[in-house]
Amino acid sequence: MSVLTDVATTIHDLRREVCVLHEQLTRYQLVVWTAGNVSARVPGHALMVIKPSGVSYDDLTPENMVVCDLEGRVVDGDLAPSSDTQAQAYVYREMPHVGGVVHTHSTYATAWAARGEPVPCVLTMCADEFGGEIPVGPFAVIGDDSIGRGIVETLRGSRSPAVLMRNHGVFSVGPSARAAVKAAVMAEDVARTVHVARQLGEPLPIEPPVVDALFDRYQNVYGQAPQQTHQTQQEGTTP
Ligand SMILES: O=C(CO)[C@@H](O)[C@@H](O)COP(=O)(O)O
Repeated sequence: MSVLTDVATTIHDLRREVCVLHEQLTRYQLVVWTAGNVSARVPGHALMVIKPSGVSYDDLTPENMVVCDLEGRVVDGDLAPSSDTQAQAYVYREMPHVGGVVHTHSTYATAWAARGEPVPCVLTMCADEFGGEIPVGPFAVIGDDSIGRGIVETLRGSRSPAVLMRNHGVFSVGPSARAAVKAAVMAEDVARTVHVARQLGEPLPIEPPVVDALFDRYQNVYGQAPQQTHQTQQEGTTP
């Protein structure tokens, strides 16, 4: 298979994957109207596949996904790419292990972002998926790579695959677009549960060594196969 045929096949498959993954954002009620997006890196190429801006999730198709280079320029597609293309392209440029990025304004996680408060690690599921608190990134205005810079600066110092961008919403990453969607789903669930707990009293912390053990088990033992995750990819370690 020629390189051109190979990348064409990869892009065809990613168009379908990215399109279908948007159904998870509505399924788990992480978005309203068109206020969220999913992208995937084209492995081995300075390219990404991302949702078209402002298009209803019901109208998304593999064919209307937009292919951009990692400067955010459209390479293939008839529609304008997501508003977050620059931000996500920056993440792909600066974090080579990231294969997928998701953005939502999911209610509970965004409420923590509005307060600029990280979600504390007081649940085993938070330790499992985030390896500690869900951190807050700086306030940044959409349109250039400011948001991307804030995402990278924050995630580089954390095991978390999700960041709460202050006054804005959730950005999550993963070795694949599906993993990034999972992180967004889990971030909202943890944010909601901790919010509820705090209405009834002060949640109890989990000791750091226990957080480490829970994170290691979940990332390397849970499920059916060792997982390449945001953390293991950052460390270049393999389970
Ligand atoms: O957060 C924002 C705007 O503040 C955008 O990411 C959101 O509305 C989704 O925009 P797109 O439809 O992906 O361009």
